[in-house]
Amino acid sequence: MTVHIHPSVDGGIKQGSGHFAGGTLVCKCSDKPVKVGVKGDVAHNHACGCTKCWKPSGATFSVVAVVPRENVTVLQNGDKLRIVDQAATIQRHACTGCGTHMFGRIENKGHAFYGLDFIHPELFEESGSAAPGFAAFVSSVIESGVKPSDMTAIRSRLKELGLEPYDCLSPALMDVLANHVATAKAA
Ligand SMILES: N[C@@H](CCC(=O)N[C@@H](CSCO)C(=O)NCC(=O)O)C(=O)O
Ligand SMILES: [Zn+2]
Ligand SMILES: [Zn+2]
Repeated sequence: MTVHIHPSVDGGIKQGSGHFAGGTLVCKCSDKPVKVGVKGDVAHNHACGCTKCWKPSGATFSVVAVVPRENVTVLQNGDKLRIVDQAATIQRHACTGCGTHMFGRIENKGHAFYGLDFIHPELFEESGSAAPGFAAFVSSVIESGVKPSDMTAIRSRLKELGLEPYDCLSPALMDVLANHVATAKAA
């Protein structure tokens, strides 16, 4: 079976330049595309198998990373953006023309990841942003219709690409979440 993860990684992971200064995210609309400016490089870039993150057509995983929210600015055609789910932890601002998620923002100030916006680096006009380093919510692809019997091949392919598969976030990020809870309890 041919395993397709995401078009930006299926041919192998392209490493970042290490000095990406930022760029412009552009949606898929041919007319009046939404443009979002991002200052600086992305962090914690990963493949995500969850049902909520935006995936390009045909992809099994999304590729999603974080940037400081103050580094994100809507540049053009922001009137086309709508929040997909107001109740979600990550409020994803999507283009109503093409469905592309342009950035996801956490508004809950008590959340461990408050201050970070989620973006899809493949939408950058520019190349060189930091490459994905792991795969998160891998088992969740079953919720999108992947057969459980395909999971061994999917996990093998992720490992072959150097994207260690986890069924939640990476250990480093899970530690951040757990420490946030512990700190809140101690306060
Ligand atoms: N099985 C669920 C998991 C959804 C989920 O918890 N997604 C994570 C990761 S998104 C980026 O890594 C999350 O933090 N979600 C919060 C939110 O989406 O608001 C599913 O697949 O739907
Ligand atoms: Zn669009
Ligand atoms: Zn996700």
